Amino acid sequence: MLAVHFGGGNIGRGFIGKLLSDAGYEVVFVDVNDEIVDLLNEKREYKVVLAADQSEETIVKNVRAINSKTNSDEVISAIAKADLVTTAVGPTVLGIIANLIRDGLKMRAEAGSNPLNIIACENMIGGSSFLKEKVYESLNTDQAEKFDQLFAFPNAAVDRIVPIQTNEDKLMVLVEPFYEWAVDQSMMIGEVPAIEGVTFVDDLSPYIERKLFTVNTGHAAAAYLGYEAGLKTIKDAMEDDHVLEAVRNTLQETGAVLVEKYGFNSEEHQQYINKIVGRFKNPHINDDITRVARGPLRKLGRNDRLVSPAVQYIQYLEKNPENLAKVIAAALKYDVQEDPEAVELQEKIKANGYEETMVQVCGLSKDHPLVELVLKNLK
Ligand SMILES: NC(=O)c1ccc[n+]([C@@H]2O[C@H](COP(=O)([O-])OP(=O)(O)OC[C@H]3O[C@@H](n4cnc5c(N)ncnc54)[C@H](O)[C@@H]3O)[C@@H](O)[C@H]2O)c1
Ligand SMILES: O=P(O)(O)OC[C@@H](O)[C@@H](O)[C@H](O)[C@H](O)CO
Repeated sequence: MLAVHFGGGNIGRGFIGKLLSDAGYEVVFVDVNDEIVDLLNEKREYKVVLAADQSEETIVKNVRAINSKTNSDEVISAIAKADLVTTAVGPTVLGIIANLIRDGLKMRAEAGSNPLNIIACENMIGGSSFLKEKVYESLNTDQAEKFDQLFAFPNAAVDRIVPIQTNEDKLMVLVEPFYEWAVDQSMMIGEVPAIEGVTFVDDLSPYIERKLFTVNTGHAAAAYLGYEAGLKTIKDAMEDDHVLEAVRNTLQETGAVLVEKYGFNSEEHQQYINKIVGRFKNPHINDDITRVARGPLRKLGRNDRLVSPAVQYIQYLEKNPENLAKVIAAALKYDVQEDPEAVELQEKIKANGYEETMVQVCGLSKDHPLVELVLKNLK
């Protein structure tokens, strides 16, 4: 069995690649990072180490890599032969890899190969559906119909904290012990593959929203408020009483939306929150605030972890999400020169002010109550 995985980075090697290799797949990583591609082809294996009191080390075998900058033909043929295609490249890169995936699928369709699932494992709602849109953009109606018969893009939610790696062994990945990978099986084609550690569900919405609006909202709150407080890591942020309390308060707001919308049991949801706060405190993980806060334009988007739950809080609870508004205000002030989205955000604010920037970046109308609520925190 062959799995082609786009993105041999932290989550690609530390989570998706590991689970696929453990399930018996040969994993071919497609990446643009010369060093990682060359090392994977030289070693054909890498270490995954658990960040825990009793650190456990496993070797992921049966892996290789293709550099898509120089060997796009090889990527296309690999997709044509694959049993599964997955991605973990970041939402903004999905549009860039779409044409390569399209060409691989075209070759596969011409050869009359088996159906194929393509799963985007990114932190976004509807990641695979978005990738599908990008893949289909340049197809004519006949090609699109043929693709519909042969290929599916099931949405997924992935959860495992994998910080930026600073190990001497460049392929090794230090990961937290916890993981969750849920895939929408109602969107799949062909046989559902047996991959230990993957939960196949009939409706992904509760899973992805619970994950994004708890793990990622909480993480973003710790990162943006931690940055505002001059802190360096998520662990530092969790050790700051003021930030910790704000993270917990923010998760009470997203929790209220999730309980109301999906009927989760409130006590169980509180336990889920507590577990996540415990994960943020993991003393064996050194996770820089700049990684968790990266890409503020994306994170401030209408359907992402801050604005979406805030809008839904107003809709479902008919109250003001005071804590989410504080985090959105802190995100709007995130100003890190090494982060191109932060630079662009600050340029927009300088040119157009906070209100207009919120309209453009957060997709809110000027008279949306959230705009005024956030502005109150920016005075
Ligand atoms: N790290 C985590 O804790 C975590 C957890 C869950 C989900 N995610 C999601 O997984 C995705 C990847 O995150 P990450 O932390 O692994 O990032 P990362 O930067 O470590 O990995 C991304 C990889 O994609 C590669 N890449 C970039 N452009 C490419 C292209 N055009 N073609 C092929 N490869 C390309 C990069 O070289 C890199 O190796 C993101 O959507 C993120 O939100 C991350
Ligand atoms: O990857 P991002 O930039 O969408 O979000 C940063 C972190 O919150 C994220 O990577 C988490 O570590 C991860 O989602 C945990 O499952």
